[in-house]
Amino acid sequence: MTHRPIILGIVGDSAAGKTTLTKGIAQVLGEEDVTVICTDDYHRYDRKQRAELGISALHPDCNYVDIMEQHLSLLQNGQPILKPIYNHHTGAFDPPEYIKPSKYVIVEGLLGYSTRVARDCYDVKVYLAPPEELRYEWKIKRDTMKRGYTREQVLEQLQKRESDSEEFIRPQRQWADMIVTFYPPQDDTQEVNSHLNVRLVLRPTIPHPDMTNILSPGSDNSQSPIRLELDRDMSKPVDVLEVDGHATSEQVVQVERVLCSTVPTLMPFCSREGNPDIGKLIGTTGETLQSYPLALTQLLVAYHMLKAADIHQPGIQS
Ligand SMILES: Nc1ncnc2c1ncn2[C@@H]1O[C@H](COP(=O)(O)OP(=O)(O)OP(=O)(O)O)[C@@H](O)[C@H]1O
Ligand SMILES: O=C(CO)[C@H](O)[C@H](O)COP(=O)(O)O
Repeated sequence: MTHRPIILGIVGDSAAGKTTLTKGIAQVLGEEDVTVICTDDYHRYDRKQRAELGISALHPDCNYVDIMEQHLSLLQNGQPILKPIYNHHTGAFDPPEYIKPSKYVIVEGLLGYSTRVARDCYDVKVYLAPPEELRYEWKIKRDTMKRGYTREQVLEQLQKRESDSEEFIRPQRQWADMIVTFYPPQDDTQEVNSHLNVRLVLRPTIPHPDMTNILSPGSDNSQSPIRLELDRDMSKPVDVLEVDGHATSEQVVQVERVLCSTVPTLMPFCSREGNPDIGKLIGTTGETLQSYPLALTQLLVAYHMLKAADIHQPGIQS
C-alpha cells in the first residue's frame, strides 16, 4: 500500500527565507524522512529567455503551473514524479530527476498557492512575509554572492518585478494557515540577523496548540519577549505569537514544553533536549547564526506536520 505523505507548503517572494526555513524544518523532522521540492524548477523559460521576453519568474505565464499542480497531486497520493531542475548557478535547466516522496514533503516556492488545485494538496500552508527592506537586503546579498548578479542588477530586477509581486505573489498570503514575519527590533535597525524578532500569524484554518498558559494570567504581557495576542490579518481575526530575538533560553523552553506536551515525538528536537542545530542558519555572507525565534518557528511548523501525520498516517509514525 502506498502511504500518502504529509505535504507542507512554504510560499513567499524571492529571498523571503523559504529555503532557510525549509532546511531548518527538514532538520527537525529528519532529513532522511523529508523530500524537498522547489517550485523554481517549474520555470517555463531559462534566464536568457526571460530577459529576451521581458517576463519575470514571478509571473504564472513564466511557469508550468499545470505541471506543478499535476506533480503536487501525484506526490499527495504517494506517487513518484519526474521533476525538471532549474539551476540557479547557470540560469538554465539540468536533466530532470526522478523523485519518490518520503514521509514528509516540503514544497517551497513562489506560486505554490496560486491555484485551487495546488492549494488543495497541502496539509499545512506557510507564507513568509518579511518587511520589504529586509527582503531586499537578503536578496541583494544572496544574489550577488550565490547567483552571479551585481548589486545594480538585483535592484533593477526588484524594481521590475514589483508589479508581479503585488499581483501574483503577495495575494497568496490569504491562503496560508501561518504567516511568518522575521523583522528587526524597532530600537535597532542594524540588528544582526540572529537577533531578528518573529511575528507568527496563526489562522484558525488548522488547530494551533493551546499557548494561553505561556501568558501570566491577569498580567500585562506587552513587555514580555514572548507574547500571544489577538489581532486581525487581512481584516480577519487571528492569534499572533511574537518572539523577540532577545528571548532567553528559559522563556523559549516554556513554549517548547507546550508544543511537546501535545506532540511528544517533537521532544528530541527541542533545544532543551540538547538539539544543537535547531534555529541555525547560514547568513548572507556564509556565516552560521542561531536564532531562537527561528527555532520556535521551525518547531511550530514541525508540530503541525507531526499532528497531520498522526491523523493521516496513523501507525507509521515513529
Ligand atoms: N530567518 C532568517 N534570519 C536571518 N537571515 C535569513 C532568514 N531567512 C533568510 N535569511 C537570509 O536571506 C537569504 C535568502 O533566503 P532564502 O534563500 O531562504 O530565500 P528564498 O525565499 O528561498 O529565496 P528564493 O525564492 O529567491 O530562492 C539567505 O541567504 C539568508 O542569509
Ligand atoms: O525569484 C526567484 C526565486 O528564486 C528567482 O529570481 C528565479 O527563480 C530565477 O532565478 P535566477 O535569478 O537564478 O535566474
